[in-house]
Amino acid sequence: MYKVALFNKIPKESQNMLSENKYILVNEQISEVDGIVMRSMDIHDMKFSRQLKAIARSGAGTNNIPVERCAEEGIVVFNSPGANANAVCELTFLGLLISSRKIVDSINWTKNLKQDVAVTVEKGKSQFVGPEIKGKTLGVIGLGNVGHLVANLGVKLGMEVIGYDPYISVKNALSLSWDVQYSDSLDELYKRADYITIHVPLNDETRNYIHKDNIKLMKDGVKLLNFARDGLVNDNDILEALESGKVSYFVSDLPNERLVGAKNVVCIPHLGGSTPEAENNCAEMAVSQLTEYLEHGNIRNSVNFPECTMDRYPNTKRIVVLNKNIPNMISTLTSVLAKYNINIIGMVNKSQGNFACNIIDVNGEFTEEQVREMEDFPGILRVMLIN
Ligand SMILES: NC(=O)c1ccc[n+]([C@@H]2O[C@H](COP(=O)([O-])OP(=O)(O)OC[C@H]3O[C@@H](n4cnc5c(N)ncnc54)[C@H](O)[C@@H]3O)[C@@H](O)[C@H]2O)c1
Ligand SMILES: O=C(O)CC[C@@H](O)C(=O)O
Repeated sequence: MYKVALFNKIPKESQNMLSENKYILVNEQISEVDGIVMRSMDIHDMKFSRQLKAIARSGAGTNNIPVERCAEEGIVVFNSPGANANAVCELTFLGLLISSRKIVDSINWTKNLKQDVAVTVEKGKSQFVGPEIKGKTLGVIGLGNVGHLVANLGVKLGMEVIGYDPYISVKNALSLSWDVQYSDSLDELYKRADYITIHVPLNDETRNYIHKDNIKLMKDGVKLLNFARDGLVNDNDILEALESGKVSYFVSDLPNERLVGAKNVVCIPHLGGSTPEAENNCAEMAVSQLTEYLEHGNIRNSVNFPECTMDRYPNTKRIVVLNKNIPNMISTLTSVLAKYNINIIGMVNKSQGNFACNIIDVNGEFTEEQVREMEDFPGILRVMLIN
């Protein structure tokens, strides 16, 4: 039996994928669990037990998880790339229209009308006039699963779209409309865009991505959207730019104390991925990746270990080894197997950055004691035996 902890709200349909005869589900418990399925809860300060083998993030961003520490502890972290991208794309366009047509202010104004509503509406509506988005220029920073959909939809809605992403994947580049102007100059994007939307992960490279120096380059009255992460846009600098009118509107799906209630800021309570479709897609993907790893050792969509899968050879035991990407690891593994006269039937080794994974199908009696012996070698992070 595997014990899996659920953090945050995970849809029942996905919980049901964890069959009762193989899985025990517990809520927000960290001790002695084999896996965790979670969403946005911050677990940086948590201590993990040696039993924890994998964390599956139902969603895209993993900045709430200590991904590097997990790798060092032999814990595979998965995410659900693309599974909520359409939901975020749709809400981003709502944000775009909100920023253009003063929708939120106008709704709030209308809510307070008590009498002569039709007359007052016609008299007062001119204060909420705002431009159409057709024909305007949209700058999209980050052309990943969300960003490339946003760029393509902008084109469909008649916008000129400039996209910037120095690390764009081949898959997303191929899915990008020919009409999206791909730029390798952020400055050009800042100078030309009437609307700028950011869709990059939060990490040490991207923190404070938008700050006073690049805001200076933007058009006067530019509208800015953040449906990615708090921390990408420098709070002080954006609030100053809103005050001066340099930025006319800021729509954020990631509110914080500084932004809530600030002038010309519209905050949405992190609803980008909050549709039943996206929640189900993400949780289904997270759960199936977790079970595939715990039961078969296959790694798909991990953010700290390489993609590593192998079809199971019949009548074998499977050994899964996570190790540092350093010399002599394979010879170490095979020497332990040779010592116990274990025959390798199939093997795959993949590395990425500082970490690597091996899947080895063997015949012969490989035991938990021998697993521990393998695990004791420097550089070996975890060994899992799957019968
Ligand atoms: N509001 C929400 O509910 C919600 C939902 C999904 C994702 N997100 C956030 O949005 C981010 C993007 O989501 P996604 O699904 O498109 O992720 P993704 O990983 O598919 O795409 C991220 C893109 O950013 C690019 N990138 C990385 N560093 C960059 C840089 N310095 N400059 C420009 N581009 C850079 C990458 O090459 C990649 O193409 C996630 O990391 C997550 O934090 C928020
Ligand atoms: O879990 C959520 O509700 C939001 C997820 C979203 O921020 C993501 O990074 O995919």
